[in-house]
Order: sequence, then structure tokens, then C-alpha cells
Amino acid sequence: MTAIWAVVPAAGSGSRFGGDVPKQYVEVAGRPLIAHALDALLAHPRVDGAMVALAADDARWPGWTSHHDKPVLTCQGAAERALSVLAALDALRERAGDDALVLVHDAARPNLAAADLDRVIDAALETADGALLAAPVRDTLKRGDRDRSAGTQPRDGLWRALTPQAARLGVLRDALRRALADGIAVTDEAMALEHAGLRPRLVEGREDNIKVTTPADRALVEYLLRASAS
Ligand SMILES: Nc1ccn([C@@H]2O[C@H](COP(=O)(O)OP(=O)(O)OP(=O)(O)O)[C@@H](O)[C@H]2O)c(=O)n1
Ligand SMILES: C[C@](O)(CO)[C@H](O)COP(=O)(O)O
Repeated sequence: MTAIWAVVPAAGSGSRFGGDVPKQYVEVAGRPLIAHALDALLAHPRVDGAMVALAADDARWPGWTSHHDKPVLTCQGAAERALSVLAALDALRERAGDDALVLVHDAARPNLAAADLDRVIDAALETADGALLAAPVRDTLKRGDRDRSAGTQPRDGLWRALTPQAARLGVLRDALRRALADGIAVTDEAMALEHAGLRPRLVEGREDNIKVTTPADRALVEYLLRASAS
């Protein structure tokens, strides 16, 4: 049976969110964002544990060592998300092994549906290229020139990348190291896999798998989490 581990990048500074509390610890629906994300991942019966990448100056990590009777490990993240993910893979490698499937999921995405998690796990187990949750673009896209529209971008075949993004630990680690060494500004795991010549599976995910980025996202996520809990 393939080992399946969650990797949770939680070392960001939340600059677009602002405020005094680091975004990953902002409370929504009574719990910190990171708690919702970890709960969604570790509640899934096929997930064996989690490795969380924390900021070097994180003073709010509650010290969880397990959740749902599964191990919760931590490592130190880095200045860029991709480097935080790579640090987590390096820290997890000896325990999980290169053939383990890793599910990289933003701590800032608290509303991950179990069915979506199941489907991206299935997809990633079926292909060596990895898989990611994504949402097809449903709006017309404009290129902006300050506050003016400078034209309309074709949206056919465009998707919004979500998380989890999944691949075998060794494959993803090698792809991230290569992309970063090649100077690629890696914004998600699929980008590194693509740079390595792989074609990760797009798994259509729910639109409400929202990444809390600005303060305006908080009220919507609060509503969604309370609605799904009722
Ligand atoms: N150096 C970084 C940057 C981001 N992240 C994590 O990656 C996820 C998605 O990143 P984002 O939403 O951009 O969070 P921040 O980088 O904190 O936000 P901002 O860009 O507004 O500063 C978050 O869970 C964040 O904690 C990380 O682990 N290490
Ligand atoms: C990984 C991600 O959530 C996929 O959309 C996104 O790339 C993270 O971007 P951010 O600027 O680090 O929030």
C-alpha cells in the first residue's frame, strides 16, 4: 500500500492579508485556518500523516504532534513557498520514502472537501506525472492597464490551480530542485512538474476551495465553513 503524506506549507507572512495575527493562525469558524486544513487532510482514511513547514519565527504553532491519531511533524519553511515545500520534502523523505505520495496543500485553504481529496489522490496514484485540483475559468478575462481594460484574454482551456497538488515525493523533490536551479519562479508544484516535462492530471475541484489571501476572503470562508458544519 502506497504511503500517503500531506505536506502543508504554513511559513508565509500573509502580507496581502495584513493584521497582527499570521494569516495561517487567523480564526475562522472558531479555529485557526491551519487547523481546518490539517483536519481535512488527516480526517481522510488514506492519509497517513502530515509534515508542516513553519516560519522560523512562528510563535503560535500549538505544538500538535498528532491529529486523528496520525503523526503531525514540523520543519522550518523558507522565504518562498516552493522552498518551504522543498524543505518539507527533505524533512519527510527519510520517514516516508521517495515512493510515498505527497499531497501539498496550502494552510490558507481551509475548505477542502473530502470527495475532492479522494479524487486527487486517485488521480495521482494512477499517473507518474502527478495531479492537482483545479477549477476551469468561467469568467471572461481582461488584461489590465492600470484601471482600464487593455484587451480580452482567451479563456479556452484555462484553469485556476488549487491545492492539494500531488506527486510521488522523489519525483516532486527532483522537479522542484531542478526548476529552482533553472531560475524558474515556481508558484505551484505543477509548475515544477511541467518544467520537468511531466503533464500533471487536472482534477476538477470545488470552487469553494478558497485560498484565504486578503481580508475580504475571511467572511466568505467563515460562511462556507459554518454552512458545511451545519
Ligand atoms: N515562504 C512561504 C510563503 C507561503 N507559504 C505558504 O503557502 C501558502 C500559500 O501562500 P500565500 O497564500 O501566498 O500565503 P502568504 O505567502 O503568507 O501570503 P502573501 O503572499 O500575501 O504574503 C500559505 O499557506 C503560506 O503559509 C509558505 O509556506 N512559505
Ligand atoms: C499553490 C497555489 O495556491 C495554487 O493556486 C498558489 O500558486 C499559491 O500562490 P501564492 O501567491 O503563494 O498564494
